[in-house]
Amino acid sequence: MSTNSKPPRHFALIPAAGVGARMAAGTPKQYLPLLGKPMLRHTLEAFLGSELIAHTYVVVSPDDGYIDNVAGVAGVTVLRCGGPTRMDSILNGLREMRADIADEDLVLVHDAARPGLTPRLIRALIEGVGDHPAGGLLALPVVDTVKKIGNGVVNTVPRDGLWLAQTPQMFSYSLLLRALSSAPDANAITDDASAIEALGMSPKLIEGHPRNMKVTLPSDIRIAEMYLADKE
Ligand SMILES: Nc1ccn([C@@H]2O[C@H](COP(=O)(O)OP(=O)(O)OP(=O)(O)O)[C@@H](O)[C@H]2O)c(=O)n1
Ligand SMILES: C[C@](O)(CO)[C@H](O)COP(=O)(O)O
Repeated sequence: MSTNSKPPRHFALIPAAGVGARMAAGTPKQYLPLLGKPMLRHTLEAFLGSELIAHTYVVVSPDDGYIDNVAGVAGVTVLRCGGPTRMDSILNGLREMRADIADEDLVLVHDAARPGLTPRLIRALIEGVGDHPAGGLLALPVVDTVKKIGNGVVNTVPRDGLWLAQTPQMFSYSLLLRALSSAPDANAITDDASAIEALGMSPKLIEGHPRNMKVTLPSDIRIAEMYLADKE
């Protein structure tokens, strides 16, 4: 809840300081071309195309040699404070944003590696979460049968109520900073919502879309391009 008469603003924070080890492309995957345009550029354009987003911050590694050819546009600030893990990069970015953002403003953390995001999905998250104090995230319900692996199948995991987390994951600036700063082992958590849950809070799940997939493996490239060619 805003502490003043103005409604909270919405900011995007894009962690883009990974190396893309699973992609094994030689170039950090966020800079690989999709339909002739760097992956990160597609991601940035989703936020630049949303009138709900006040400003976008992108976190890159201090020695990133690619970003200047991708992000030099109004509405985007590059933060060269990437860390050894995704969580470190996000926490470093939040600390760099401190001077520009109010505690009650909302931060949408979104993977650079999810280029299929659209302004419609951004609006769905913002409107779906509303002023829920624990924030929320885009996600998709599991539609396949889930197996736990050991030496072969250990058991079938009941899939009712199982969802696959996507991003953006949206929380108030103060809550997200507190949650990540106090996470017992920030590097053991793989998404921001986990840190909020560790505080005993329950973020909302808002249905996303398969096009908002995370580009992780080489086989993901063509699928991502198919979705990008299919403008919503
Ligand atoms: N130290 C890190 C690690 C990851 N990321 C970002 O977090 C997002 C999701 O991470 P992931 O898909 O795992 O990317 P990578 O870590 O680059 O991939 P890999 O695990 O295969 O190396 C990506 O946009 C990535 O750039 C980051 O900002 N800082
Ligand atoms: C944050 C995330 O995209 C939610 O599914 C996912 O946890 C990122 O995992 P990664 O191993 O850092 O790609």
